[in-house]
Amino acid sequence: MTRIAIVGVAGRMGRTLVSAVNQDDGVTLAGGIVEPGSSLAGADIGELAGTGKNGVAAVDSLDAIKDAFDVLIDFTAPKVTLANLAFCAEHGKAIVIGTTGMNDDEIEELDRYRDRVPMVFAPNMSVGVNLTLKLLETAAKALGDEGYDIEVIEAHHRHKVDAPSGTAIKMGEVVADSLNRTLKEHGVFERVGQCGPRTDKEIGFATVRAGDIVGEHTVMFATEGERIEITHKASSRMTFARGAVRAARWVATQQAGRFDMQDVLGLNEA
Ligand SMILES: NC(=O)C1=CN([C@@H]2O[C@H](COP(=O)(O)OP(=O)(O)OC[C@H]3O[C@@H](n4cnc5c(N)ncnc54)[C@H](OP(=O)(O)O)[C@@H]3O)[C@@H](O)[C@H]2O)C=CC1
Ligand SMILES: O=C(O)C1=N[C@H](C(=O)O)C[C@H](O)C1
Repeated sequence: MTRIAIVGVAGRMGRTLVSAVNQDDGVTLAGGIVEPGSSLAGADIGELAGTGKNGVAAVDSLDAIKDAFDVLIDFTAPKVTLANLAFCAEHGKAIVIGTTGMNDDEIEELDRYRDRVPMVFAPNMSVGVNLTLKLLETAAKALGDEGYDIEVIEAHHRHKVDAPSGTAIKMGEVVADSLNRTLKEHGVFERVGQCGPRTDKEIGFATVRAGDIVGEHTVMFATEGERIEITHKASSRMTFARGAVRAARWVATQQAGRFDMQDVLGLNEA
């Protein structure tokens, strides 16, 4: 039985993760961590998540539960995640990271732990998005050099703090890699004013933030006379949470290394 602790347990994903852990017979909920000094420390995490009292009290430091868990699931913010990764390296824990919005330096720092920590790091834990990444590879290889313009459009709830979403960037990277392009050279993240016509090879990004949208991503391949759109729409955070719990079970059996959801789902072998 894999013992899981959830950091950011009072957040949107944290609360959904409590439900997902409760519904999975292969894992047990060993702890939940809230921000240091939070008034929620001591609260029952089942009650916090709205799933009913479960007798596990939220703590405000990982140290307080360091012997109680095997895998940490972290959906928080870049700096918080990197501090937790250092903790996992020091204490021999595995980690599942869903946090998005890391800059290049932060990703480099995360990568330095690959030899010391078994980690799954993925901007989207849903099965559907990870299958979509495969479809995008096929579409990009078939269309990208045949005069089709490629645009990535994403929509999320009004509370989201990073843009474009981690998933949109990943989709752009998959398309770019398939066409021997890079987002550094070909990604266009803003168009405003007299910005001129699009260039052939650019990969454009557009962002919507509104209401309670859980997460929607479309990659458009458009040319004279036709347009193909590959779309994924999440209607519940449970799809991400179930994927994260599946990743936790999987990573608990791995040696140190940096893995993604394609590894967890066996899609890299396909
Ligand atoms: N990979 C995937 O499949 C998915 C990734 N995400 C990503 O997950 C992240 C979180 O999203 P979401 O749940 O919506 O955000 P929320 O803001 O709802 O949750 C983040 C939580 O982390 C808490 N937190 C902040 N600092 C600490 C700390 N030092 N220790 C413990 N807890 C802390 C926050 O507490 P407080 O509010 O008190 O600051 C908050 O409760 C984002 O980066 C998002 O993009 C989201 C969905 C799916
Ligand atoms: O913040 C969110 O909510 C989500 N973030 C992830 C991202 O940035 O791609 C995944 C999902 O779309 C929800």
